[in-house]
Amino acid sequence: MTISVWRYSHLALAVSSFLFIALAAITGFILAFKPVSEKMPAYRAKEFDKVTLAQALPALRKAYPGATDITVDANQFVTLKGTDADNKKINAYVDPTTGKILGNIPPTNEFFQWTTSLHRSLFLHELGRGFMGVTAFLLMLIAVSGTVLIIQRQQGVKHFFKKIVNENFAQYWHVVLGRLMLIPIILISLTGTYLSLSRFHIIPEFKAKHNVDIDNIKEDPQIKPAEFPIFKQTLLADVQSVEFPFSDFPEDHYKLKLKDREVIVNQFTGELLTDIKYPTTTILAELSLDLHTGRTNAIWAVVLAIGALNILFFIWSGFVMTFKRLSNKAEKNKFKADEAEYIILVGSESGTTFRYANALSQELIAQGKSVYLTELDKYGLYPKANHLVVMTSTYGLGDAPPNATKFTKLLPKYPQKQKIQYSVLGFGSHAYPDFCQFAFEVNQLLSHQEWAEALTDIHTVNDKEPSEIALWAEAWSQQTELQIDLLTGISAQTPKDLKKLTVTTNTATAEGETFRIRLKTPTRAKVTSGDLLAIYPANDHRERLYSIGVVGKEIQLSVRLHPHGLGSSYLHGLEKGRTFKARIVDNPHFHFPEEATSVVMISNGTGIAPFLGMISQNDAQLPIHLYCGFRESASFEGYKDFLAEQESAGKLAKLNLALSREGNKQYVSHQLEADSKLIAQTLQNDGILMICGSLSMQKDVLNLLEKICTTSTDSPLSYYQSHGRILMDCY
Ligand SMILES: Cc1cc2nc3c(=O)[nH]c(=O)nc-3n(C[C@H](O)[C@H](O)[C@H](O)COP(=O)(O)O)c2cc1C
Repeated sequence: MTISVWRYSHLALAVSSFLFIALAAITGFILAFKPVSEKMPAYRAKEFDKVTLAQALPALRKAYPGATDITVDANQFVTLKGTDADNKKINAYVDPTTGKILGNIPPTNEFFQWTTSLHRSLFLHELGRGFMGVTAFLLMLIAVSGTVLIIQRQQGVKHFFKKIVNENFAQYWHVVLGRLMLIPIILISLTGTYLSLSRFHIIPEFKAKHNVDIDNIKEDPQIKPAEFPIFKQTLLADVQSVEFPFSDFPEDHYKLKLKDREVIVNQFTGELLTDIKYPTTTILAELSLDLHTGRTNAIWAVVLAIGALNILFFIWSGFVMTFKRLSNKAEKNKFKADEAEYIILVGSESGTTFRYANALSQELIAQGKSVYLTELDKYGLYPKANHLVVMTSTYGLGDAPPNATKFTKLLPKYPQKQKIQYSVLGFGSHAYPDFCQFAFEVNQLLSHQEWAEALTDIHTVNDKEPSEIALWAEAWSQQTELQIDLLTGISAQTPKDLKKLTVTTNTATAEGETFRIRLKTPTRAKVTSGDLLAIYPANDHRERLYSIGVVGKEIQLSVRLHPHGLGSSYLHGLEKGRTFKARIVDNPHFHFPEEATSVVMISNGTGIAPFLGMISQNDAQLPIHLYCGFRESASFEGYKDFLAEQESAGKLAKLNLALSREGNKQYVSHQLEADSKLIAQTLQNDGILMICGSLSMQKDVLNLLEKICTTSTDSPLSYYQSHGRILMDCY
C-alpha cells in the first residue's frame, strides 16, 4: 500500500475525531492526577503485600465484632464497614493486622467526579458514552496508522528507532514523540475501547452465581479462621472484598471476591463451598480499568498524563504539517498542458518544493510566458513546450517522493515530438545518505531522451539553502536570458557583496579562441578553486558566471570568446591593471575533496580552469588523473608548461589529453572508456570524479559512467552522484 493511503487514513481519522480526542485528552490529563492525589495520604498498611487473610480477618473480627465486610481498593487501602465492640458504626480505613483506624473515607472529590463524567460520557449518558467509545477506537486506529507511517518513513521496523532528521519542529517532534508515546497511547485507546465494549455488553458481563448446597453444610470439624487453608494461602493484595458471615447459622459464610475468582467459605470448617473463576473477559476489563486510569500505580498515572499531553501536541503538530502541505501545492494553471512553452514538473512529499515551483511559474507568467505546472506523476505530452524544469525532492532511501513514483515509467511512454531544453533542480538533505538521488536519476533519464537537451547542469539544494536555489536560478536565467528571482532578496536585481578585482594578466586572443585572465584577489576575500565569479558586464542585473581556479594567490579564469558574448567580450577587453567589480559565489559542492583517496578530473575547453587551481594546491600529492579535452593542440598550449611543472612536482599523477580536431580526433569520453578500469576502481575505492566543462561533454561522460557502473561497480551511477563521489560543474 502506498504511503499516501496510510497518510490519508491517518489524517481523515484525525480530522473526523480531533475535537472529541482533544476533549478526552484534556480531561484524561486532569484525571491522571486523581490516583496520584488519592495515594498521597498514607492509608496503606506497612508490609501490606505480605499480609494474608489468615492474619487480617481474625484480627479485624476481634477488633470489630460487628464487621460486615472489608474492601481493598486500587490504592491497597483497606476499608472496614460494620460496628465495633461498643456497637459504634465504623466505615473507615483500617490497618488490616491491628484494626487500628488509619483515617476516614474522604468525601468524593466533586471536581474529579465532574471531569470523569465529561471524560466518559460528555454528560450525555449512554449516547455520550457511545461517542467516547468510538473516539477511543478512532484514537487506536490513528495510533496504528501512525505506526505504519513511521515504519514506512524509517524504511522498515528494524530502523524504527533510527535517528530522525530535524528539518522542521512540528514534523520532527510529531515523529519523535509518536515513537516514544506509541505504547502508552495504544494502551490508552485499546483499554478505553475495551471498557466501552464491556459497558455496552458487547463483551458479555459476567456475574458469578453461587449455588451453595445449604442442606449439606457441615459444622465439623471446626477450626479457627486463622487456620483456614484458603485464608492462609490468600494475600490481601489479591483480594477485592470480603463479606463476613452475618450470623453463626451454618448457611451464613465468608464470601471472598479475589482478583481472579469468587469463593464462598464455610465459616466453621474453612471448606470451599463454591469456587468460581472469572472468565478472561472480566479479568481483561479490570486490567483495562487499571491501565486506563492508572489507579493502581502512580508512575503509570504520570505516564498517562504525559500521554494525554502528547495527544494534544499531536493534534497541533499534525494540523501544522497538514496546513503546510496543503498550502504548498501546485497553483491553478492559467495555461493548458498542450499550449504552454514552459513546463514545470514537481516531485514533492511535504510540499515545500511546490513553493519554489510556484514562484518560478509566477515569475515566468509575469514575463508573459505560458507555463504549465504539474506533478511528475502527471507527466504527458507537451506539444508547444520548449523548456522543461524538473524540481524534485528525494525520500526514503534515495527514492522518489510519493507524487513522482510513476515518472520513470511515464517518461519513455510519452516521447515529446519537438526538442525541449531541460533543467533539473534537486531538493534534499545531506543528513540522508542518498543526497538528491532521485533528482540525479531523473536527470540521467532525461539525458537519454532524444528530444531532451540539457540547458543547465543538474543543481542540488541542501536543506532548502537559499544560496543554492539562487545559484540554479542564476544559471537558468543566464541560459534562457530571462531574469528569474525565486527568492526575493537573494538573487536580487542589484548584486550585493561586490569585490574590487584588478587584472594582472590577460592572454586575450582572437574570436572563438580561449583566453586566460588573472585577477588579483582582494586581501580579505575568501575564495577557493571551484567557486564561481559573477560579473555584471553591462552594470545591470545581467550576470555571467565563470569557474574560478586559484593559482598562486590569484584568481584565474579560462574564457572562450564568443561572438557578441556579453561576458566573454567584456573580460576580453580588460587590460592589465584595469579594475572591475564582481561577486565571488561560494560553490562548496565543487571544492577539491581533500579527504578522497584519489581524484579523477575531467574537463573540456575552459572547464580546465578550476582544476588548474586545485592541482597547484595539491601539496598533499593526492593522486590526480586529469583528462582534458581541447579542439586542437594550440588551445592546450597555454596550459602545457604549467601542467608539466605540476607533474614533476608530484601534484599531478597523470595528464591525459584528448584533441577532437587533430591526430586521432578523440573526446575525453574516449580516453575515459579506454581507462574504464581505473574509473571503476576510483569509484569503488572512495575516490572522487570531478567533471567541469560543457553539458554535451557531461552527457557523454555520464552515459559512459552509467555503463561502467552497470558492468564494473557495486552500485548504480546515481548512488555515486548522491553520495558526493561525482562532483559536477557544467554549463
Ligand atoms: C522521511 C524523509 C526522508 C528523506 N530522505 C531523503 C533522502 O534520501 N535524500 C535526500 O537528499 N533528502 C531526503 N529527505 C529530505 C527532503 O528531500 C528535503 O527535505 C526536501 O526539501 C523536501 O521537499 P518536499 O517538502 O517538497 O517534499 C528526506 C526527508 C524526509 C522527511
